[in-house]
Amino acid sequence: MSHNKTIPTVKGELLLGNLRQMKANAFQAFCDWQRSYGDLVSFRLVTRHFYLVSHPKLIEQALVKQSDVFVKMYDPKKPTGLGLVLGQGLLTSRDELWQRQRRLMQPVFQRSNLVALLPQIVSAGDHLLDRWRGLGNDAEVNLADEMLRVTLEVITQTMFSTSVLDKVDRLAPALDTLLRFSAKTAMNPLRLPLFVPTQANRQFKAAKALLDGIIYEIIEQRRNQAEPHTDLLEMLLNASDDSGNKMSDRQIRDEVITIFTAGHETTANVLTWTLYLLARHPDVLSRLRRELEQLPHDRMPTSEDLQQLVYTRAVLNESMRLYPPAGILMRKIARDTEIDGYSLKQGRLAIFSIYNLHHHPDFWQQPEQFDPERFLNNDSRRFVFMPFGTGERVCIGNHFALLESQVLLGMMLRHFDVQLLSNEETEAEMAVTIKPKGGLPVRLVARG
Ligand code: HEM
Repeated sequence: MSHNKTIPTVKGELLLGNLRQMKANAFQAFCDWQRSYGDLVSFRLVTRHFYLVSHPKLIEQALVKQSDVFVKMYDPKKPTGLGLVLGQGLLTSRDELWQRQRRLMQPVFQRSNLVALLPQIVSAGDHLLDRWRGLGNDAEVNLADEMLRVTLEVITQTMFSTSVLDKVDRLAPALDTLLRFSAKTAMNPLRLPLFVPTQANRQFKAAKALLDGIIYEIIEQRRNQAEPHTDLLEMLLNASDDSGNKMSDRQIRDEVITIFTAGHETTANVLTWTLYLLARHPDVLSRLRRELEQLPHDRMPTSEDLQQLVYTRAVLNESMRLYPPAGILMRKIARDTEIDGYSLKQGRLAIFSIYNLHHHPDFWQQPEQFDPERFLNNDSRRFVFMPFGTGERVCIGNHFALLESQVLLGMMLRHFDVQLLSNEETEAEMAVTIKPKGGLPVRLVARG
């Protein structure tokens, strides 16, 4: 093995390093740096050093072959970023705790188990369609907001059934405040610690107290109820490990918030981008509608019905290739190591760009073109296409997301035409997820 390959460093300012470029537009910066410097580059935010990785071979070597070296960077004793909000849920925990939780929760998220939640998904879809009909003919809406609304209802209904909708109305805005704060502070080493009473810190603490209060109240209520429910909360409360141990209230709180957070904005973005792309590609839309017409009109779709939707999956995949909802993954390097002959230093953070990978000209023909056909052959796309991540930390909710996206897409396309209000190409923005900058204004036209 050679240790002498040099990793290019992105040019920056003497003190701040690349902080200003990142703050201006992190998403754009990552794309530009790959193009200008290559598939492995190093950059610096003040005193903190990072690597940006955009090549399948490097990703496999790091996230699959050295998952013990490239670890989640959340420290429960000094929580930062998402860890501040999610505590030690599945997304942010590590080592034995994560392993135990993953084993405990895996069965809940199996495709066969999730089918039980289909009625809740369809009911949220029905509410959306009723709302759209209520807006009158040719209503103009921001599609990104509409998709957030419906996926929030799906995760709420599938998590808690309908028993606590009044409480959940307060939960969503509090969670939003927390996530914005965590995204802003995650990579900024100049952030003041939480005990400093800045306005942002005070708002964060108030929102967290509100959110925790609501969740603990819901858990307590449910523990005291005798009648069974078909929802994720019930499944989490009943989940037990090999020795029969169940989760504590604290762990349930962390997992509930984690699933809420990981499970709705991501799916909302997939649906928004997919409808955007379909509006710009009428030929794809017609073919997709023909396939979706096969879904039963008079009963709940079954898992087998959904398995048949080969073209729908190709469309969703191509949409997630162009606009991967989670544009990057981040890991801390636990000890000095090497990938493909490059030496990487302990303590630095590695950013794996799913976005760069999905647009890499070495692996995709005409990468900027929307072409679902490319997903209809059986080519291997391991480590080149990974909207749900890879390795042991791969998304646990991938079946949930696909089930939900297929059902909601089918319902919306059957009853409405979604027309874009602007012919301009919509710009993507990286917040916590990759979303359309400034939302997506559309006209909703009911179909006869
Ligand atoms: C299209 C929608 C979705 C996308 C693109 C997506 C993407 C991802 C990605 C990339 C990861 C890996 C993060 C990492 O390695 O650091 C992840 C993890 C995770 N996702 Fe998703 N996700 C989606 C939907 C969902 C849904 C619907 C749920 C739950 C209902 C969910 C729950 C989770 C959880 C709990 C993890 C952490 C898994 C672990 O570390 O063991 N996700 N997701």
